[in-house]
Amino acid sequence: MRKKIVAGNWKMNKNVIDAQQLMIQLLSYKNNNATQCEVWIAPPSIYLMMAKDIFEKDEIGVFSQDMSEHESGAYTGELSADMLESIEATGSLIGHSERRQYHGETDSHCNRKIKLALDKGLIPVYCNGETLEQRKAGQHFEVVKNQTEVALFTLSAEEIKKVVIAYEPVWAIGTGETASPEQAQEIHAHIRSIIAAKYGQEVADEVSILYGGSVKPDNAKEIFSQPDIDGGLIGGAALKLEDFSKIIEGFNS
Ligand SMILES: O=C[C@H](O)COP(=O)(O)O
Repeated sequence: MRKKIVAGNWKMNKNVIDAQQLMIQLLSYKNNNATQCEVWIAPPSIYLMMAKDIFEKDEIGVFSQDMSEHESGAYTGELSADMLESIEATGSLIGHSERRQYHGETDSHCNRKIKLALDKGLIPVYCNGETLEQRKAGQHFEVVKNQTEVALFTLSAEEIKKVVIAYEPVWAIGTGETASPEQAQEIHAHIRSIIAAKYGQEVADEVSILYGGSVKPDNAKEIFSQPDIDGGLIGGAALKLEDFSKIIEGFNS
């Protein structure tokens, strides 16, 4: 059965004291509550080692927000799959829309990163989604199909089962504007059908597909109740335990 996941992307927020405090709060929350989903965080890379120390029994999955498409070498400022493996990180976000927007990342880059991550036993969380202009032009199904095919379709069936996809419509990220549960479900089902057409339904049913874009405590439960939505990639609301824990509890019956 595919995994249910709530993942918090901290983006470029928090100094070391605040980051440590939230990690300790999260550990205590996780130890005192029977969560119905896996809980992951993607803190800034400077705090990854600290996260691994605090979550020493892997209570919470630890992800980088990006990783290099190169194995090693003269790539100043980058983080390799090998480095992530060496600190026993759980995986990496790949292709987040902010990486695409500000750093020119494409699905071909994502494809290379995903392959490197899988080769090192890391879970790639591949992010995709259409812009507002593309949605308004009615191109969202086609855009997401192309993204999925370019980034993932060189993988084997065994490999794609290990990938987590995060559908994040760009117009819903940090804007307070959420895709309705029906709009999100429609695209999630579409992504799953694209995977099924190439790899078969059984493989497609193994792939967890998260929704991201202004998920908050008051809309999480309804979003997570959709059949093809397996959890969320949370930005702003992952920065405070009070909000993040309520989102996690969106999986409680
Ligand atoms: O990675 C997380 C997404 O970009 C969503 O961010 P948000 O929850 O602040 O809209």
